[in-house]
Amino acid sequence: MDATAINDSGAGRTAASITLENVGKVYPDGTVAVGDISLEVRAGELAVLIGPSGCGKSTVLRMINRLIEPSKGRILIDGADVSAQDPVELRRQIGYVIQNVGLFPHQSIRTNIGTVPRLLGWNRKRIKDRADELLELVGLDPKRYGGRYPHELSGGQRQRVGVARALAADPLVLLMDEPFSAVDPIVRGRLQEEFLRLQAAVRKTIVLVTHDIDEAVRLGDRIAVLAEGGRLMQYATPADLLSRPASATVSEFVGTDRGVRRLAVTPVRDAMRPVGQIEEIGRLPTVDVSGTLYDALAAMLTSDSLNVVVVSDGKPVGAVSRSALFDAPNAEAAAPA
Ligand SMILES: Nc1ncnc2c1ncn2[C@@H]1O[C@H](COP(=O)(O)OP(=O)(O)OP(=O)(O)O)[C@@H](O)[C@H]1O
Repeated sequence: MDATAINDSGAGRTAASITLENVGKVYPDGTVAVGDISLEVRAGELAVLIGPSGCGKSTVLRMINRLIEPSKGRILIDGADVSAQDPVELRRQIGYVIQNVGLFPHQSIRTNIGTVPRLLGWNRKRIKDRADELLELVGLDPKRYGGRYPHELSGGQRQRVGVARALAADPLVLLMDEPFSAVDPIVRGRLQEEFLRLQAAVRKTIVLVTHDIDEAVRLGDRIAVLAEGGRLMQYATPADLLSRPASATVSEFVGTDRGVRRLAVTPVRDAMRPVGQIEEIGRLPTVDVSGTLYDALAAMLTSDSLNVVVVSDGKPVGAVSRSALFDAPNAEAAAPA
């Protein structure tokens, strides 16, 4: 096995695929934390691990960066088996964000962000420039916050610094263990929103652990639902998971209001019909073609309208009726997998 494969394949790339092949973990006391999981996270995708407490989510995450060694199976990053990599070297190439961030309390924000670049031997100017660039990227003014200490920041700001630190050496992979759960719901929503924008810009391969199905649906390109004993119940896109739960267990887990959640992940274009069939187009509310059925429903409800016009660059490209909103999920549910 080529122990430098991640380095080599990483040249000029921003993300790497992650493959789990029949991965399992039994702790020394006999606890089966992870049964037998196989799944692939494509380069640049965000996969969410979700499931009840103790179902093995963190164990899966920590096997990827070798904080925990699997009892069986293989984990590959861009095709290279992580067990052939030096663990310390490997972890420098994998960003890791945990719930309470774990910033070093006696180091400034800039120094915290520079942790891995320092280990990699970058010079001081390059580290400072990178830290400032990342602070900007996560929405914190470097002049104002760079010299502060962690206790001088709010919980949400510390969380942003945690993300900045994980991105500092431009890793191909980012592992996030309940990164937004330590902040209140309003801040969490804002952080999730910012994080989606950040991910659109950096396009890392991310594995994120959460308890929160709304967070999973909002952030995930794919969601892996785990059950006790680390069994993989389903691995699917949010839309598929909500419209075609693979079992009663998954269905129960994703919740009864999944119909509404499903609107939030279905593109408006899926329910669109030609605009010609609608009269008095100018008086109808509009929704951008990049929006979801949830956006369309919100526009209808606030203007008390049964139709909404879909626009692209301000020009009408189609229309959606209120009944079509609820037909679309059914139509997809009936479609072959
Ligand atoms: N070092 C250990 N020795 C024995 N059992 C362990 C060890 N670490 C974790 N476990 C057990 O393995 C199982 C999976 O733990 P893990 O932390 O991966 O779950 P989780 O899904 O991340 O849980 P939570 O959502 O509560 O954080 C649990 O039953 C846990 O008690």
